[in-house]
Amino acid sequence: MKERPFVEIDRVWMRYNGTGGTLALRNASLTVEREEFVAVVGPSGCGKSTLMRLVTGLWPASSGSVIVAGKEVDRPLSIAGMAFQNPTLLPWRSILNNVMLPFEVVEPHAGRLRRDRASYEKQCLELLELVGLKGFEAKNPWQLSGGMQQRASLCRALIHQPQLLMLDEPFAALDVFTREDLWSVLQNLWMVRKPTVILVTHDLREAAFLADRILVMTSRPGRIMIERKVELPRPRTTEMTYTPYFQDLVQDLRGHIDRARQGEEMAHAH
Ligand SMILES: Nc1ncnc2c1ncn2[C@@H]1O[C@H](COP(=O)(O)OP(=O)(O)OP(=O)(O)O)[C@@H](O)[C@H]1O
Repeated sequence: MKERPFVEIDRVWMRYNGTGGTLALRNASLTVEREEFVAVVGPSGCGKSTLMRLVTGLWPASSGSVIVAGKEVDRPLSIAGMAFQNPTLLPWRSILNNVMLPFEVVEPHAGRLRRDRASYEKQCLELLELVGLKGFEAKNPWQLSGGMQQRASLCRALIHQPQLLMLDEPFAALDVFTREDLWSVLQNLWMVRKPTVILVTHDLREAAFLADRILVMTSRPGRIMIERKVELPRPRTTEMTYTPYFQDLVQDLRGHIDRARQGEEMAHAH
C-alpha cells in the first residue's frame, strides 16, 4: 500500500482580516511525499508565504484542511524546522549557541540538555563542519558574512532532525555566487538528513537545481496551476544547469509565471 503523503493541503481558502479582507489563497490543494523536496514558485504576492504559514500552523486556514504527518494542523508545528530570507540568528549568542537553540526548546532534547550538553554540542559542531563553518563556532553572527550566517541558520533549522523543513526565500538576500554555493550545501544537508522540504523561491534556477518537483502557483488568489518533476540525478551539479534539459525547464516555468502575471494584469484592466 502506498504511504499517505506527508503534507496534504486540501481545497484551502485563506482570507486575511475576515470578510472583505485580502483573499490570498483560493481552493489551493497540494501534497508532498515524505522525504520529498518540493519548490513552490509563482508571481509576487500569489500566496506562497501564506501557504508556508498554514503548513506550519502559524495561521489557521479560513476553510479547507491542512494535514501534516496524518494530523490536522491546528497549532504551530513542533516537527518543522524553518529558515527565512534574513537569517534570524541571535546577535548576542555565538554561532554554536545559536545552533544549539532548538535543543533548548524542543522536547525531548530540552529535558536532556543539562546532562548531555557535550554530546549535543558535538552534534552541532559536526553539522557546522558539514556546511563549511568549522572554526567559526565561537564567533558571533555579526562577525560572519551573510552567506555564512545563512549556513548557520540552515544548521539551526535542521539540528534537531525535524521531519519537515520549511524554507521561505532563504537565499534571496545573497549574491549569486554565494547563493549557488548554498544550493549545494542545502542539497548535501537534505541528502544526509532527508527531511521533507518545502522551499518557496522566486529563483526558478534555484527551484530546478534543488527540487524533486516544482509547483507553480497562479497569481493571487493563489492555487497550484501546474507542477513539473525535475528528472536530474543527485547530487546535482552546476554543470547540469548548463544542459538544454535544465534550461528548457526553467524557460517553461518562466512562461507559466509570465502568463499568470499577464492574466492578473488583464483582470485588473477590466
Ligand atoms: N498578515 C497579513 N494580513 C493581511 N494581508 C496579508 C498578510 N500577509 C499577506 N497578506 C496578503 O496576502 C497576499 C499573499 O501574500 P503572501 O505573502 O503569501 O504572498 P507571496 O507569494 O509570499 O509574496 P512574495 O512573492 O511577494 O513574497 C498578498 O496580497 C498580501 O498582501
